[in-house]
Amino acid sequence: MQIPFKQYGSLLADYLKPQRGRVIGLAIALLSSIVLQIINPQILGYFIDTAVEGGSQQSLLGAAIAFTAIALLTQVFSVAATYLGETVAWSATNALRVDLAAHCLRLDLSFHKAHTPGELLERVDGDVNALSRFFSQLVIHVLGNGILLAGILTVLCFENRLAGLSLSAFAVVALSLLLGLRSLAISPWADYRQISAEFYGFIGEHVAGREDIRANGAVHYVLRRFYELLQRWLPVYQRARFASTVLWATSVGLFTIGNAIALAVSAYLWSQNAITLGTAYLIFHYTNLLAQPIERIREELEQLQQVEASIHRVREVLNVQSMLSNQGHCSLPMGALPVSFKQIWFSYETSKHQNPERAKFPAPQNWTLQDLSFYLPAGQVLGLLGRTGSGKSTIARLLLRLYDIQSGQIHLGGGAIAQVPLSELRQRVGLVTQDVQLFQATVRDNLTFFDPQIPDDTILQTLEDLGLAPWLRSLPNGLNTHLGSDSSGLSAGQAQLLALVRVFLKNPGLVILDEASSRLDPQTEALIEQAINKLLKDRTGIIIAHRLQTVHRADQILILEQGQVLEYGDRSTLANQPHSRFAQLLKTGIGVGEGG
Ligand SMILES: Nc1ncnc2c1ncn2[C@@H]1O[C@H](COP(=O)(O)OP(=O)(O)OP(=O)(O)O)[C@@H](O)[C@H]1O
Repeated sequence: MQIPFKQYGSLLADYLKPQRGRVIGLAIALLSSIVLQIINPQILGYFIDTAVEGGSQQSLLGAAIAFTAIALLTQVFSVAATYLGETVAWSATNALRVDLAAHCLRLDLSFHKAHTPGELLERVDGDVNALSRFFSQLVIHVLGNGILLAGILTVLCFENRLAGLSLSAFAVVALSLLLGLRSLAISPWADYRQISAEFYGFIGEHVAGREDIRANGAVHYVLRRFYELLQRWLPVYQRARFASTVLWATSVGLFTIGNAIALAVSAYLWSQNAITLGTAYLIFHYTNLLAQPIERIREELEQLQQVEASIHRVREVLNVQSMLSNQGHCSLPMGALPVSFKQIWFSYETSKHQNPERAKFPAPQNWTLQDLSFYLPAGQVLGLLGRTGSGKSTIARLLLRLYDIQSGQIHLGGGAIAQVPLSELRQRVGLVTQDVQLFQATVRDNLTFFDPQIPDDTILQTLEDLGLAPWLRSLPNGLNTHLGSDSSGLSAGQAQLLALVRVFLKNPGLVILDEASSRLDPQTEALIEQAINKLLKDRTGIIIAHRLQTVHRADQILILEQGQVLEYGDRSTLANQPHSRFAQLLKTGIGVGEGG
């Protein structure tokens, strides 16, 4: 996988530009510490030569003080570089993480269907984490260590040409060998990251479904798959570590050879009286110092391989475009919104046909809604009935534009739904599903969806209007009651109540209620009934009914079967037609989901 150079540049520019000052500070701190690392051995060399020649104590003391001061200053610059590097890395990765999370949230549901939550977690967190070094250090370290390497070799050439040339040759050979071997570790580490993504995907998916797993006795099956994954993971990790160890051992071996060359050259030159003892020390010291930039350059370039894979995956996600266009600029009228479905064809599956026009049309058996039409005037209520899987919830998803249709026209408030900006649409259409999503937060935040603009008075008034004030008083800390991860003891009915208040606070023009099929206690059920009546007043409503008694408030009835209209009409007219399906359902009193 080769990423064009431009992509690295644009990523760095996007995320480092806002912290220009810090990046410049980081570069200064790193370069200063490099220069000081080259200067300090010179002082030590001078100290040795002065001591051997029996120089004055004052010179020796001066050299010792200068050496200590420079060593201290080097540490100060190192600390500053580490601090700035970490700050730059965290700020840049956090900004990227936010962008990535916001992008994923904007994508349509088909994207989320294709990627497990754990996999997305690994993208948004794992891959972005891997990029932190890239932002803070990679470029500066490669450049900085390149300069350090060139500096050391230049100083060595000045000290003694033979030593300089032989160690330059050594540096070239060592660097090429280490860079050549670098590819050894690339593929094992790519395998490692792949299996780690799979592992977190597996964990995320199964933690979310833990209740079902336990209830259905699938714990052993899940644990077996868990162990299987771990069993696959270990050898992959061992291979990757082994490759890295081979690289490490090679570099240790190489630097031992480097030291041997330095010692041999120094010994030879000293025996020829060509250098002083101080210079011999300098050659040895600089050779040792060579190890650091060579190692760092190798490490950074190895890191670049992992970074490359992470950038590639992050880009892949960022390049996914939502299938839902959000170009519309038409506003919805205030008040209750009329709804019209005209010859709607919809499928969750889009075929992989090469021709984009034909790709829109899946195989006939895959249509979820087929040629569906109905018109619901503003302020009226539609009761939606049908067997499980007949397409009722799909209608709700289409009205919120979680998916787009393949053919037909959906109008809301008199205009095409696709022309309404998504944020406005989702503000004006309220949906209460059976599966109420609650957050680990206070009741207030759960009701307002963390919108601090909604004052407590409005919330309390809404609860009062809906007849829920006594319910609120029954909570230990009222609006400040904290709900835990498992909704902290809220019953299904109470969760439904919360969801109704949430929708009420949005003041939508269309309310869609996916009725809870679970049995509620009579008291909660009465509260919910009362809340629903208030919620539907002066609003258009669609009730996905699982029990026949709930459709008594509907003006129209639509019975779906396999995505097609089985029966549609005015509720009282249908109820009075003895042969209508609705009248038969009323007569037998069989639940909609069971009877059909
Ligand atoms: N995200 C999805 N991807 C693919 N197919 C889906 C998806 N959601 C639903 N379906 C399929 O579409 C069909 C209609 O589903 P839908 O949820 O609309 O039914 P429903 O009438 O609301 O059922 P229920 O009463 O059980 O909620 C079903 O066959 C279902 O398997």
